[in-house]
Amino acid sequence: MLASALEPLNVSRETEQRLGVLADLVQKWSPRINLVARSTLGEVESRHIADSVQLFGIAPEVTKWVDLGSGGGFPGLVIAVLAAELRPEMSVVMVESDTRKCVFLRTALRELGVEGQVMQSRIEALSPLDADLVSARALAPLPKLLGYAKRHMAIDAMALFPKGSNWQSELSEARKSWHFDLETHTSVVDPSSVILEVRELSNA
Ligand SMILES: C[S@@+](CC[C@H](N)C(=O)[O-])C[C@H]1O[C@@H](n2cnc3c(N)ncnc32)[C@H](O)[C@@H]1O
Repeated sequence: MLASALEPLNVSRETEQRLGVLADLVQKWSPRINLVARSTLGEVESRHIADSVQLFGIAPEVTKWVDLGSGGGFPGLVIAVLAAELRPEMSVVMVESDTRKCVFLRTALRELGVEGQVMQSRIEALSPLDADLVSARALAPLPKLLGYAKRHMAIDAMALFPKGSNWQSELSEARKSWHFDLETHTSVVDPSSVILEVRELSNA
């Protein structure tokens, strides 16, 4: 699964190895600080990393990528690893409120040898970050997520949200309070899941 997600990006052996190191780090730290569900610990590469890689494949070239609620680094750390090779000029910012997860994110950046900024804060308490692209995975239902994202999106920015099989009901709910243009991408990890690409976001 990871190999097929990476294939269109044509990354180097070094980048593949870094993603392997990331998987090892998540597996090592997760039992102590709960980075991914215990039931998915054996699927860090095939599920969590592959899911994150596909966001990079969808994204246009941007200057500033902000990942909200990064947790164990999905997608933020994966984006930072890919950007180190493919878009070294792009800045990657991860916002996370949990202290131990922020320690993990900073440690992982250092051990992976890639650039990235970790901001320990609640999303709604931070001054607007003016991102060109906002991502968030497994953070909140879409109506709430759009509020989080809107705060940090620059004019003309876009957002990418991986969503599970109940995405259509979240979408109907979100349409009651938000206007936006939407493109959906079927997930390579799970055909019932999607990545929502949101543009032109405004309050209804
Ligand atoms: C379910 S985890 C998902 C983590 C990661 N994105 C993933 O897909 O594995 C949600 C993360 O968002 C963080 N979080 C939740 N609400 C937040 C908020 N308002 N501000 C900052 N971080 C938040 C939590 O601490 C947690 O690490």
